[in-house]
Amino acid sequence: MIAILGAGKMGEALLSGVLRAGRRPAELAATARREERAALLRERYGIEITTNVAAARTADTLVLAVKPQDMGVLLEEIGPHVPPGHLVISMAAGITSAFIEARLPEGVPVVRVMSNTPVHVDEAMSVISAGSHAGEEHLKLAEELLSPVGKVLRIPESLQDGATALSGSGPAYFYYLVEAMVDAGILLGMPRAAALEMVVQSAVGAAVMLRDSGEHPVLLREAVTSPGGTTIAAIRELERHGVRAAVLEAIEAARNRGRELAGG
Ligand SMILES: NC(=O)C1=CN([C@@H]2O[C@H](COP(=O)(O)OP(=O)(O)OC[C@H]3O[C@@H](n4cnc5c(N)ncnc54)[C@H](OP(=O)(O)O)[C@@H]3O)[C@@H](O)[C@H]2O)C=CC1
Ligand SMILES: O=C(O)[C@@H]1CCC=N1
Repeated sequence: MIAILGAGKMGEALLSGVLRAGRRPAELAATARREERAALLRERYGIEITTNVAAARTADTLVLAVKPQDMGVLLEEIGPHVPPGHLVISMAAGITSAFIEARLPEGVPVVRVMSNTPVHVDEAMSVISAGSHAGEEHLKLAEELLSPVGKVLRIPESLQDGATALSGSGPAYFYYLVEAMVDAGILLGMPRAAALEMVVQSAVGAAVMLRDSGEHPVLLREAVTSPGGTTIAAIRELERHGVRAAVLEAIEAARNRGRELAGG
């Protein structure tokens, strides 16, 4: 059985993805902090909603999906009840496998995961790293769980905070850019709905080309940028405002914030 502890936004998205991929509701359980949340999950997915301790005792894969700030309390509650040999998968930003291992019985394997919200549409980017007691079989179990909802990549744990900043938060940067572009459409006098449709379809088209054409993003951008044309006029302004440097610094700041979260 797989139990998702703290089925909020990410936990629920994973839960629904795993069910879409064909697992039976009887193979899954989840926990929630509030009864109304528990009732909603029970009704929506027909799965068992249980307590953290009961889940820790019985599920052979435990997925920890609470906020980093709630991880210490959750681990204190479940730590003594996790049998050795059961797998613990953490989805939390910043929290290291060593932090988790120190709060579990000796030898419990831990896999650290950073996924992102496109789990909802089976287009997640999930990166996984083995803790010190996790081996190939545990990474394979994590891959089996996550591959139905998107891509999975193995990385050293030292890169997890960077991956959190890049792909964990990544969708937010694209949404932010879309918002800003829609505002530009408003500035140019477009109706909001039309601006949104133009920007979203441009984003989808660009994303599919990035994924499927095999071309480097620089070449794709150059193909749009005609000599003396419109695109280069926009690019000049983006460069003048230091947008590339802002992106570098923003993602570094997200990585640094992940490191801070590890400290509690
Ligand atoms: N949102 C995102 O884009 C991403 C998030 N993450 C990571 O995923 C994790 C979850 O984030 P997200 O889903 O956004 O957060 P949510 O707050 O939506 O989900 C966490 C859930 O855990 C519940 N909870 C907290 N403590 C307990 C407990 N002791 N027992 C049972 N349930 C508990 C919360 O209850 P309550 O509803 O009462 O608060 C909440 O429903 C975080 O660690 C985050 O770093 C990773 C990648 C992307
Ligand atoms: O903002 C956050 O902390 C979480 C982690 C990655 C995406 N959202």
